[in-house]
Amino acid sequence: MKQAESHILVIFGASGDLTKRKLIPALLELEKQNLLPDALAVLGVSRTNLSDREFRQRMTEFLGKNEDEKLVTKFLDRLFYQSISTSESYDYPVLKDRLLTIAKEKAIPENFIFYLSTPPQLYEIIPKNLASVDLNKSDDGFRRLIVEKPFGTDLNSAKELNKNLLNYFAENQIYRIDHYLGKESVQNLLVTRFSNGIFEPIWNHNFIHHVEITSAESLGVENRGGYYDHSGAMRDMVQNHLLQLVGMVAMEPPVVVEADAIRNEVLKVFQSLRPIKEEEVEKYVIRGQYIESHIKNELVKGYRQEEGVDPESRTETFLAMKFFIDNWRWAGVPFYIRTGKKLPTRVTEVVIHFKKTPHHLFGNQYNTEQTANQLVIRIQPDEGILLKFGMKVPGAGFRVQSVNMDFHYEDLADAQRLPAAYERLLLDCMQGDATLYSRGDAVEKAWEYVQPIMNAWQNNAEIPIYGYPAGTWGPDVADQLVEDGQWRYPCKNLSNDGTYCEL
Ligand SMILES: NC(=O)C1=CN([C@@H]2O[C@H](COP(=O)(O)OP(=O)(O)OC[C@H]3O[C@@H](n4cnc5c(N)ncnc54)[C@H](OP(=O)(O)O)[C@@H]3O)[C@@H](O)[C@H]2O)C=CC1
Ligand SMILES: O=C1O[C@H](COP(=O)(O)O)[C@@H](O)[C@H](O)[C@H]1O
Repeated sequence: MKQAESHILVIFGASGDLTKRKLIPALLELEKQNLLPDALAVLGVSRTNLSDREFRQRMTEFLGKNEDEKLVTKFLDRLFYQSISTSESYDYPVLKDRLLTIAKEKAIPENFIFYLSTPPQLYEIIPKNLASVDLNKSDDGFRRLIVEKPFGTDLNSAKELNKNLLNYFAENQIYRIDHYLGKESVQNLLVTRFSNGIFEPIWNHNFIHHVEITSAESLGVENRGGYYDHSGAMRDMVQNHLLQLVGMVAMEPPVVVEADAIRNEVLKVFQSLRPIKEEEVEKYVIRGQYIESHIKNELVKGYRQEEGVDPESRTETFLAMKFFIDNWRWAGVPFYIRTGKKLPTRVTEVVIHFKKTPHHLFGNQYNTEQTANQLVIRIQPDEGILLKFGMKVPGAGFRVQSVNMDFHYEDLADAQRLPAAYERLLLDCMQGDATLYSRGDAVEKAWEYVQPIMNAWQNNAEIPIYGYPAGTWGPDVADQLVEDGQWRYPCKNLSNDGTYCEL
C-alpha cells in the first residue's frame, strides 16, 4: 500500500455540518490507526470568525468521549483555521500566505489537498479563486481537489461544473466523492466477483435471472427538507450511489486494480444502459412519497408536513425502477433498483437471483417448491454475504427447502472494525489513489441516463406519484415492476427500534 504523503489538507466549509460530523472524526480515526503522515496539517476555512484555538475547541465536541487524551492532543495540534470570504478572490492571497506559513513552520512540503465542503454554488468559484493565486498547480508538490456531491443537479449543470473544474484543475487532480464507493462492503463486491472461481463464470445472462438492489432508509428527511425537496430520491441516491453500485455489479474485469482501469469499466456499463424514453417512464419507474401514518402507535408526519418541504410537493421520497444493460454479458437480464426514506428499516443490499434448474426433478413426484439460488450481498448494516440454496428436507422422499449459507463480517476471527467510508476515501486521496472516486465522464453519463426520467416527471403531470404510509416498503405498485414475484423483503429479525434487520 502506498503511504499517505505529507501535505496540508484545506477544508473549505470548515464551520459546517459535514466537517464536524464526518471529516474530523474520520481524520482522528486515521490518526488512531497511525495512518497519517507526521508532517500533516489541516487548515479549516470558512467565513465565520474563529481562532485556531476556537476551531480546535469546536472540533473537540465531535470527537468520541473516551478517546486517548494524548492522541487527541496530537491530533488537535494539527488543526488550524483561517477565516476568509470564500467567494471573493481578494482573500486568496491571505489564504496562500497562511498555507505557506504553516508549511514552513511545520516543515511540511508544499503539497495541498483542497476539500470543497461548502454549498455547491461555490464549487466553481473556489477553484477559480485558487487558480488566481496559482494554488491549482505546482512543479514541486501536488495539488488535489476533493469535490463533495452533488455534482450538478441535472445533465447540463453537471457538464457545466465539469467544464469549469477542468478550467483550473486537470481530471487527475479532481477527486469526486461518492461515499458509497468508500464502503468496505462495496469494495468487497469486486473481490467477491473477481477472486472467486465459482462466481465469475456464472455472472452473466446464462445463469442470472435478474438483479435487485435495495437501499432503504428508516429515517425521513430529518432537518434537510429544504435541500431534499429540490433533490428527491433520483438525484439524492440513484444518479450517484445506486448507479455506482450497478457499475460494480455489472462491470467487466478491469485489466489491473487501478483507478482508470476500474473507472473505464464502470463507464462502459453506464454507456450500455438501455435508455428509458420519456414515454416509457410510467412503465419502468415508480415514484412515491411517504404520507402520515402510525409506526408502533406513534403518529409519524408525512413528507409534505416536514419542515422546509412544499405542502404540495411532488418530490419523490421513494423510487423503484427496472432497466436493462445492453451488452454481451447482461443481454435480457432485468435489473431492479429501489430506494426510499421512511421505509421499515435501514438496509442496503444487492441480490443476484440465479435462474432455476432447467427441469424440476423433484417437483412432480414430491409436490415440492422449486428453489432458485440467490446471492445476497449485504452492504449495510450487518455486512456480509448469504447464499440461498435448496436442501433436502430430512426424512422420507425428496422434498426441497431453501436454506442459507451465511457469512457476516463481524464473525471474522480477527474481526477488525470496518473503516468508515470517509476514512478510506480521505486516505486514498492522500495517497493519490482515485480508484474509489467518480470520474467526470461517468458522472455525466449517469446524468444522461436519468435525465429523460426527470424530464418526463417535469413535463407530464399525469405520471402518478404514489403515497405510501411511512414505515412501509413503498407503494404496492412497485411490486408490479418485478415480473415473477416480488422484491426481496430483507429482514429476518427487526431490532426493537426498527432500525436494524438481520441478514
Ligand atoms: N452534511 C452531510 O452529511 C453531507 C453533505 N454533503 C455536501 O457537502 C457540502 C457541505 O455540506 P454541509 O456541511 O452539510 O453544509 P453546511 O451548510 O453545514 O456548511 C456549509 C459550509 O460552507 C461555508 N460557506 C462558505 N461560503 C458560504 C456561502 N457563500 N454560503 C453558505 N455557506 C458558505 C459555511 O460556513 P461560513 O458560513 O462560516 O462560511 C459552512 O461552513 C454540501 O455541498 C453538501 O451537499 C454531501 C454529503 C453528505
Ligand atoms: O448521500 C446520501 O446518502 C445518505 C445515505 O447514506 P448511507 O451511507 O447512510 O446509506 C442519504 O441519507 C442522504 O439522503 C444522501 O444525501
